[in-house]
Amino acid sequence: MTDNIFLGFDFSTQQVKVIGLNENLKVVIDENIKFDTDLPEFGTSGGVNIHNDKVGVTAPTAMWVKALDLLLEKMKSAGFDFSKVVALSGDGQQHGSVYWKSGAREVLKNLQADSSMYEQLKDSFSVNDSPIWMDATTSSQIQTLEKAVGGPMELARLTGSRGYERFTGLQIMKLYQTNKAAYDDTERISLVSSFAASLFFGDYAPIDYSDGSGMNLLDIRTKNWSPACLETCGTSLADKLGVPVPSNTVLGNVSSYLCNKYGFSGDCKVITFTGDNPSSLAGLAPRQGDVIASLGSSDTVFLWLPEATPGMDGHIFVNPLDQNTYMGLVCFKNGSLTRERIMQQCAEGSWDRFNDLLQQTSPGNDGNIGIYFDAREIQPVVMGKFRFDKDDQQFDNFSPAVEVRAVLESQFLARLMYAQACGMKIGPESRVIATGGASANKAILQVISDIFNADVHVIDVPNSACLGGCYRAIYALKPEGTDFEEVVRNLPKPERVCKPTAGNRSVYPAMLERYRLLEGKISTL
Ligand SMILES: Nc1ncnc2c1ncn2[C@@H]1O[C@H](COP(=O)(O)OP(=O)(O)O)[C@@H](O)[C@H]1O
Ligand SMILES: O=C(CO)[C@@H](O)[C@H](O)COP(=O)(O)O
Repeated sequence: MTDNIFLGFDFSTQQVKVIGLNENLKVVIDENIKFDTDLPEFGTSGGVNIHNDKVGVTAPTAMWVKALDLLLEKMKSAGFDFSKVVALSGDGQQHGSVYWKSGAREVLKNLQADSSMYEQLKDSFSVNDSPIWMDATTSSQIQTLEKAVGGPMELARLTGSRGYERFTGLQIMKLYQTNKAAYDDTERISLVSSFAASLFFGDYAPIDYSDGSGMNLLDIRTKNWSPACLETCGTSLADKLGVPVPSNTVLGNVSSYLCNKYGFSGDCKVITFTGDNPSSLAGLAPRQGDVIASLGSSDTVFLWLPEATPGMDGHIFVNPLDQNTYMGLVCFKNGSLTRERIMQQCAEGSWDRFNDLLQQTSPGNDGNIGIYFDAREIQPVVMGKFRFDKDDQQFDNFSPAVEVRAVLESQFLARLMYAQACGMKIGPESRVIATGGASANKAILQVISDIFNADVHVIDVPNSACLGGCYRAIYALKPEGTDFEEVVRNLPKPERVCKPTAGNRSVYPAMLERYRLLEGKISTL
């Protein structure tokens, strides 16, 4: 046994995190930098800047660079020995885009160890604020792209999703249409994932098939950019995007900058980064039939699919572990941040108090249903707060205890309803595996268990996206043909933390039908 270490980095919405594993898959380092509190000079809230129109959402690109500088410094101060790292990989929040300006590649390739990456790269972007997955400003571009390829269903068949406002191709089209000078001054467009990989590789890293599936640009069957989509979104776009690659591609050695500044070994390999949800799939190593509920800034529900069956709801991405299979995913914008807002307003800023309030009401909430879309939701495309009593009468306010249960019940009824609409089957053998920040809260997981009528499991490290980066780094160095299962075979199995409460089985099927009707009603208000 050697003391080799594998690192997984997660550039998610609210923070940059790292986990390091030794060859026994034991955690040897776990650190993070939170954008709002560790980098207050960028003025973010929840890691992002919401524009005055409430639908434009961006993050300062250079903030992500500075966060990585701080994280590496923090690891160094903790005495971390970078020379033991044999390979690293990671992920980024999906769909966000980075625009490197002409000449940036030379700067990236020639970073000097006597200064930080932030100081050297802060002026390297043709667009300083990256549009991210919460942005909802591209509805006209959706129409243009869907029309160009023969309609929404044809776009879904080709790229795995009909047009969605946050998808990168539409964001690129908007830049092309509204700021052609910046578009023309862009020599490379990265996803957050390939941008993060570039910082380690010291050169432009390619986009991987899995995260590339979240752009409305990649043909998910041929794994090449769709010429029709590229032509519609901008000029010379293939050159600006580079050639997409399999998610387990070994890019090469870590940059000489990182070797000189932090003592990484010159042989340390950088493995292609992917999206945070695909990376979580790798980190949880689910079995056939498992449904994953990721409760980070967004709530997502996803699973491994043997075949691509794109439809009008949800997304199909190429599987990051096996490019011949797929993953199905549905994403909700009003997840943790909406729960957190209600926790602040109703429960004095304490999750324990939030959980106490939850216990003061019963499943079904006496017929009260509250639907909270603080930000314009992805499905349905609605913004606002809607409260109904058992007779479907609308109210302006609920008591704190009713409000707490209402947000959880409506959120997870919606997760179930849309997951089922895009073909996810929850059977008696199904396990829900929960991950992300809110998976630490067992009271929330019990509501999921009751609504999904399935056992809920967790793994002992809530950050499955980072773990996925570590496992993918290990996997990429194995001989070709090795099964991913070999990497994760000896891991402890996810632990069951909740099972459906017997008496609640009759409550939620009826409530789901009422939720469906009320959601339809508010969509037409
Ligand atoms: N005990 C808890 N109960 C409910 N939610 C929690 C709890 N602890 C953290 N969270 C939520 O987790 C979210 C962050 O999750 P995380 O997976 O780290 O996000 P991201 O990866 O998007 O940056 C926070 O916004 C917070 O609301
Ligand atoms: O848009 C999506 C998935 O399609 C989001 O899930 C983002 O990938 C952000 O992830 P988190 O920061 O919430 O993990």
